[in-house]
Amino acid sequence: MVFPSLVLPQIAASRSSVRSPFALLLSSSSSPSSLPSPFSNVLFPLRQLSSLSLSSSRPSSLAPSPSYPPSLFHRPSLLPRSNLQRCFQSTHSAASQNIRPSSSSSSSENEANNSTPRSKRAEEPTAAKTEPGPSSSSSSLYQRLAKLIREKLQQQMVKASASNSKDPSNPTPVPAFPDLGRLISLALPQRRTIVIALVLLLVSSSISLTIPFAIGKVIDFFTSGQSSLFGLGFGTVAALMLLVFAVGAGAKAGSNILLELSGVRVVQGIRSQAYRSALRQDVEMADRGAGDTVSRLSVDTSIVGESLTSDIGDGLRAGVTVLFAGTAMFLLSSKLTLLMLTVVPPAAIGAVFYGRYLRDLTLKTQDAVGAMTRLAEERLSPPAFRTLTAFNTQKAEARRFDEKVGSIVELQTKEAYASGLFYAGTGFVGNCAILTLLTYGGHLVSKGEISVGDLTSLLMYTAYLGGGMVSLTSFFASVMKGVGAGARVFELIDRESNIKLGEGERLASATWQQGGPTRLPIRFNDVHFSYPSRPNQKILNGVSLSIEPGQSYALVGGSGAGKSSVHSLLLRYYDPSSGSISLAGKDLRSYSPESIRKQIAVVPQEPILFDGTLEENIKYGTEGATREEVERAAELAGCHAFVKDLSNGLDTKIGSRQLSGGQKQRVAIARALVKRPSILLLDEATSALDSASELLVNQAIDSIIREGKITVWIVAHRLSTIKSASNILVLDKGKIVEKGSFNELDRPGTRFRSLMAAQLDGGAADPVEEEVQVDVEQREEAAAAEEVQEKSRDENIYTRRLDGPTPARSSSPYNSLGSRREYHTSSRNPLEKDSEREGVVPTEPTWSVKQMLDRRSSSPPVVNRQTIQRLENSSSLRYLERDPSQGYQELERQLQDFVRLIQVVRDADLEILQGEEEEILDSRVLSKLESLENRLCFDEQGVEGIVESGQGEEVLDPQVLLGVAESDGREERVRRGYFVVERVSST
Ligand SMILES: Nc1ncnc2c1ncn2[C@@H]1O[C@H](COP(=O)(O)OP(=O)(O)OP(=O)(O)O)[C@@H](O)[C@H]1O
Repeated sequence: MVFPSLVLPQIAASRSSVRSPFALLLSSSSSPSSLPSPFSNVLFPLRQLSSLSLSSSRPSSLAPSPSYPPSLFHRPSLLPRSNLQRCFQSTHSAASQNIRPSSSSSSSENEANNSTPRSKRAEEPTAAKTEPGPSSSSSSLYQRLAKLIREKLQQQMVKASASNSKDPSNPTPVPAFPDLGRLISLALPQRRTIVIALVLLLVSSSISLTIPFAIGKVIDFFTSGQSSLFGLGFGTVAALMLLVFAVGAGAKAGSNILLELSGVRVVQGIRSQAYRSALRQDVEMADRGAGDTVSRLSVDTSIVGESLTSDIGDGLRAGVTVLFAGTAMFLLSSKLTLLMLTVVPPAAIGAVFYGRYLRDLTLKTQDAVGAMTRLAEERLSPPAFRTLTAFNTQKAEARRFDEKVGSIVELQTKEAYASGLFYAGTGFVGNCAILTLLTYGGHLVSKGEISVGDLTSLLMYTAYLGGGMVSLTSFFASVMKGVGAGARVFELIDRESNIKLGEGERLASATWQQGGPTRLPIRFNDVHFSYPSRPNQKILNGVSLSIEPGQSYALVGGSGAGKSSVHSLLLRYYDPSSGSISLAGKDLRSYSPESIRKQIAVVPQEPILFDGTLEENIKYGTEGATREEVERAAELAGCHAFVKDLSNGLDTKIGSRQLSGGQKQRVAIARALVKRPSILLLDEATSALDSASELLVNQAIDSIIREGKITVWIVAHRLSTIKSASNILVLDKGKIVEKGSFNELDRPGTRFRSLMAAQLDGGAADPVEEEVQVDVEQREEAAAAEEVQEKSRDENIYTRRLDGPTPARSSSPYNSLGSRREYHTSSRNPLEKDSEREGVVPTEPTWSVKQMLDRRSSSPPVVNRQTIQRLENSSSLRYLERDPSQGYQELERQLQDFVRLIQVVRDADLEILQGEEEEILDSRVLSKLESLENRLCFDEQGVEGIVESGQGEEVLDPQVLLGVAESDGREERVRRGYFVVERVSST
């Protein structure tokens, strides 16, 4: 049976009737292969009903079944949309918290947290609306359906809320089942547009519903040989019909456009409300992962928006169609209408079983597609992709992916068979019914009880009715989806943060313009803390400490000891479980979180950069900073070394992954410095930096510390960073177990020393405390014995180093028991002669650069040969002494750095400073040359006496590298153990 194509756009078209290729792909398995039959449209709603009404713990059954019968009338948009959403949602959900936010999952899992009484309360008003009315059997059917759906939702909510309540770590407030009033209120800002759209929709629907009637009359006009139609000539009637159709098309276009636009605006409004709410939340929510929130912001908001606009339009259109078409059918021929309805029950039974089977298959397919997408997402993420490339696991990964794809194909094959058979069956039954209808209808026509035109109209209205019922079913499912998604969105919008922004007293702040940062003493008073997500794991177990303003502190402890957590508490990311933290004498909780955070700058372990320019990233959170301030902060943080290589300098666009770890850390440090905070928290801020950059950054930190204005609180593992702090706090087993200066703690038996030993040994496990405490005397004896051995070994090493390649040796400055090996230079050591002990610098070159580089020939070259040659021709390392507090490995590292610096100096043809003793004493001054423009900083450092290179003068005077120390009021020159380079005359 072929219907005039004129009918199609009027019925099948809808706002989203264009199927994207992806949508087609997704729904391809459910595309029927049987011939179109209008009859199947009549059956289809029943099939949907069956799939909906059959109870299942999987609420996705609420979504329209993805397999639509082949029909002239079916609305293709429904299928792909729902499938797409479900695929997307299942991916999202699984990626986040194993919540399945699929259409129905939004109703299920969101409501996952719902409490029964609230659900029931919410149910009442809606249930009243959906109570079957006595007048309309079809509406009663759908009302029952809606009720069933609602009951399913409630069951899911109760079930999920019960399971949720077992999880004490999830303190998310239980979302309310939103009342429809609140849901509708979201569309209120767009009410004018929506009302106009609905009026236009009614106009277009009414026009389209007159088409079968008009076509019937036209057929009668031609078959009966009448001379006029409705008292008018055919030409006039045709012209009028054309006009009416044009009006209908215009109204339809208008309603579609307006509904679409209002939908977009409603979604935008909800999204922005929900996003604002998400930003107001505490860190605890972010700890649970962004997946669920993102899913609410993206999927759920669009479902809600769609339900409130397009779906309501579709529902209205479908309701009018069913009512009008049903009435018209009975008016045209009640006998034929009843005959059509006799075929419905057997087909409905088949539909019930098919619907149930298909629903299960669809859910499994969704899961499988979700799993496949998750795998692809995970493996193709940049860090994962690098790992798989590095490990050459492409083939294994491809096989893993194929397995996932295979399981989808398996399910879709079953679905293909099932739908093929089902549609063949329903098509056959439908065609038989049509044959019967035509036979009986023809009989009635021959008897003159009904005209050919009326029979045609009746068949067309039948199709309309089928299409309308499909849409109505989808409409109710969509509304329920919208209600479920609404619950999730409202839950996000209504969520109250445990640490509320804007609540509390403002922490008074003196600005820097007024002479410096606010002085804010910090006190931790018996602070106990567990993360809300792991309440049974004690992180802090009675921490008491005092942080004085303007002082510097290093918080050290083993990995996972809770150092970062201490900073998190100070930033009020969380509140202590018990005890208190006070700032400037008042409980932290009495201040508004923003005002506390305004005073604190933090450099986290893993700095995050945002899409934007470097300057924007540095100014992030300090938008008022001037370009000069940004440049100064960048310089202090050592950013210049890499910024100068970028084509647009600070204006270069960077993404979150376009800088190296060390560069990111420097930008984060600059970001903290530009904020001009009262308290600077550095959490492993230099861990990703190379030694030269680390020196540079440490120097910046040192100068901040020396200024004594900002409180600097460092969390670090590296000794070099820890040493810059004047106070060290050792955190162990949730408590501060030691505090003091470096010199006070750097003694045998301290936890501090054992921690440093472990780290200098290259990450070996911390020696247990007991081990450290046990028999110190015995251990010191062992250490002394080892020291003697070490000394003689070192002497040999020194000798050998000067003559040839380096022998293998232990780089650890600690003995096996964790005590420091104290290195004492021997008289046999050519680097230390008796005269040197008295502060006299040796006059003979002792170690050439070439020797040193050759010695490390197995390492990647640090300078190119040409440079070495140049360097070698002009200089030799004259004297080298290790820093007693550091091991030989450190010495070698410094040496390497130094060579690199010299190279830079040479390559850049920089002017080499002779400088004041105090400045040049520290080899870190030299390291500046690497990153600073020629002469850039020298004036600011107050360095004088620049000596031009290449003029046969000493590059660095060995004398300059002596330190000046005060001893008994006398000024003494002491050797500080840095490098001396003597310029060998090149002239
Ligand atoms: N957001 C969180 N939720 C739950 N537990 C956490 C969270 N962050 C950290 N933890 C746990 O708290 C403990 C302390 O972590 P923290 O990051 O404070 O340690 P740390 O001393 O800074 O370690 P590291 O030196 O390795 O950075 C660890 O056991 C960690 O697993």
